[in-house]
Amino acid sequence: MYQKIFLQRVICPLKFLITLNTTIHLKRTNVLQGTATLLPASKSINNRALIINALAGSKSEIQNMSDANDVQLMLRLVNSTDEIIDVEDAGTTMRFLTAYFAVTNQHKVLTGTSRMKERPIGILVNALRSLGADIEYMEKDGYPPLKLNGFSGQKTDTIRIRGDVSSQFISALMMVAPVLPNGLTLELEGKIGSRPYIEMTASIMKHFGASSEFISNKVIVPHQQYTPAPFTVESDWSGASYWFAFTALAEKAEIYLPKLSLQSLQGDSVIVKIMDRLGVHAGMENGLLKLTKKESQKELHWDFTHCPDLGQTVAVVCAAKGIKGYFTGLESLRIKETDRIAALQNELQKIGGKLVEEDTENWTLIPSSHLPGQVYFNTYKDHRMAMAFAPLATLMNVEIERPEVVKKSYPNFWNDLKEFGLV
Ligand SMILES: O=C(O)C1=C[C@@H](OP(=O)(O)O)[C@@H](O)[C@H](O)C1
Ligand SMILES: C=C(OP(=O)(O)O)C(=O)O
Repeated sequence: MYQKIFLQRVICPLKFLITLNTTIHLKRTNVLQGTATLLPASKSINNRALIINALAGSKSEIQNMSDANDVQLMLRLVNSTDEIIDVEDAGTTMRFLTAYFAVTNQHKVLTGTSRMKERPIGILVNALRSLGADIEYMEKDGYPPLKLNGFSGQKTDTIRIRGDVSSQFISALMMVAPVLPNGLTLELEGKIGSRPYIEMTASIMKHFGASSEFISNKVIVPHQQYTPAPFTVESDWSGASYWFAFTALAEKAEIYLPKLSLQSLQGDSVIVKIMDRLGVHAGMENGLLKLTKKESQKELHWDFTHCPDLGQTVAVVCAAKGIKGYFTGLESLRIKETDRIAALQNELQKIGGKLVEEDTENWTLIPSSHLPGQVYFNTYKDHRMAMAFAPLATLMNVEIERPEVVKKSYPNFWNDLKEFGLV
């Protein structure tokens, strides 16, 4: 299957490895029944567990590890003795490893893809510098690649940090805080985005014996020892969101998802509430999450501040289902794997939908009034563009550019689709 979809690596006489781009065709299928057996574990949870495990002496057994590239990178890089650390396009891996290597006094160069070099990291670097890390920008100030030249001892125990650019900076600092001799208090300034990810960090730290307090705008982490503990990673709710979208758009659906809990550490489990309004009923049955269809609303008002990774999934469902959307909290989408606002605007237009930026904080989603029979979607090197537009194959013939992008978080996405007859 993998062979068929991804145009393959060809070794040319000069021994260069060339990867050719290709597309995947999805067969229009409007009745879906089956189980997405290959839904991976959460990359967010997994990457936190790997960093904390490394800080606790790498003695814990982590069960149900994700096969996502972002996690496989973290697994390989966290204990790497190489000087050059290439995180590719993995944001959490970049931000968490920067704090980890800086505070553990490791001399490293951290780099990534061309897009990674456009994703800001200055707020984290400033915080680490004020803590005592020597960090240089190798190309552009505020962005990777970074050169880490060691840690000269803790200089402060309180840092003021903006909360509205990326919560990953806050999580990165929280996880290293227990090993700092004086612990660390973070005073969060301005709006706090992606808050459930900060809470997830605190909760996984707690699992490994490190307490913290998150009161109003302060995160307080005392100096303490992490203790090794077995840990099991739950399935990925962000990945599950695409199955909710398939259900919402199909004519008939009965889809089962494994290893998900409705009481999850993952903020993206809020997809249950959102999709309840867009026509999906979700309930547990024999340990699996079962998705079936129900009536949907005509409009959706939603604030994505705390679940930015669901923005694309929901926008596509609304556009295709004739549901008008009034959205806030999409600002951070501009600095993710691609500018997701621009990417959505381009691709939604192909099915007759529009994402209108009313002002800096408000977006209106104008749904399509007439869906085309066949569409080719571009993916902008963004796994979520590929996965968010795939559910349209319930309504039209879909072709998706560079399907291999899904490997970042859900490498077997197309294999799971095959089980439903879509590939
Ligand atoms: O901490 C995490 O695991 C993540 C936090 C979010 O990023 P921001 O905090 O930058 O919004 C989210 O978009 C990303 O996919 C994973
Ligand atoms: C934004 C994402 O990832 P990251 O920031 O970790 O690259 C994502 O998975 O949607």
